[in-house]
Amino acid sequence: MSNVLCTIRQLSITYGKDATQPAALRDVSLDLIEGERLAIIGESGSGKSTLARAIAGLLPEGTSVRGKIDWPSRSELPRPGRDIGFVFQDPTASLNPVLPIGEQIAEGARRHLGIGWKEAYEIALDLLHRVRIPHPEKALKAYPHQFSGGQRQRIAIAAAISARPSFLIADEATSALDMVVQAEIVSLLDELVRENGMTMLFITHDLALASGFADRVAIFKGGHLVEQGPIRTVLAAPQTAYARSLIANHLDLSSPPLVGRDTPQ
Ligand SMILES: Nc1ncnc2c1ncn2[C@@H]1O[C@H](COP(=O)(O)OP(=O)(O)OP(=O)(O)O)[C@@H](O)[C@H]1O
Repeated sequence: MSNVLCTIRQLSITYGKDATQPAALRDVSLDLIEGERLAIIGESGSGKSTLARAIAGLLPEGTSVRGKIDWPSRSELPRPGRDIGFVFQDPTASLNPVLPIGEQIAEGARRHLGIGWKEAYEIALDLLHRVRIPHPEKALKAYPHQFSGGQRQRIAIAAAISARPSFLIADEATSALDMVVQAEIVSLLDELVRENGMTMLFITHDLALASGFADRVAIFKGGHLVEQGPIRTVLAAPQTAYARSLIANHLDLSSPPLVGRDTPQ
């Protein structure tokens, strides 16, 4: 687990051309390691989604970008949708309300894997099983509104990985869900990422949620990367006052993480 997937160096990002606009990210340097689960933690507006958009090449036109993002093991930039899958906070925004969910999941596989609809629907069916949607055969033909919020997020996850991306970005993917469903979705993501050997960027404001799941953590504040390291090291011995306060305020270290780890150290 030591190949570097992506190197980010001195990355500064300002939206729009207005030089007086505060930077959304300032001088961020960070490596993403192949196969790892990296949690990006920070309060609202700290630059987490901006980092994800920059990595995925999805910043809006006119954004000023300084610094470098390199993919050392790739000959071309990863393609969003094909090489990078996304799961967002609100599954209703990523699912089309008037298309059956089977078609929506199959479409990613068909378009990006160069296969026909029949094979793509087989992938969709398999994914509906894997994300544990009840009666998957029937569910293929159902519409998003026929599912619960947690189920819709499972369907959005299936759609995000149907083209078999090697890198998955989950941006506040569980924030809109209640705690029990949050833990289920995190556990599902954990399972899928392990099974598919994906690298994952897990963006959240919830350190407790990330603590049982991520390998490493990067903590952002006001566009700065204030601390990064293996999650256990950061939790046990935070180096900055900000990380210490986050841990003190948001994480009761005496309680077990929401998702169990199989390899206690
Ligand atoms: N498209 C945009 N145009 C202008 N400013 C933006 C845009 N997107 C984000 N910003 C600004 O950039 C800063 C960082 O925003 P960003 O969405 O990256 O933070 P975040 O940590 O992901 O926040 P949240 O947890 O609320 O999603 C904020 O000040 C935000 O207002």
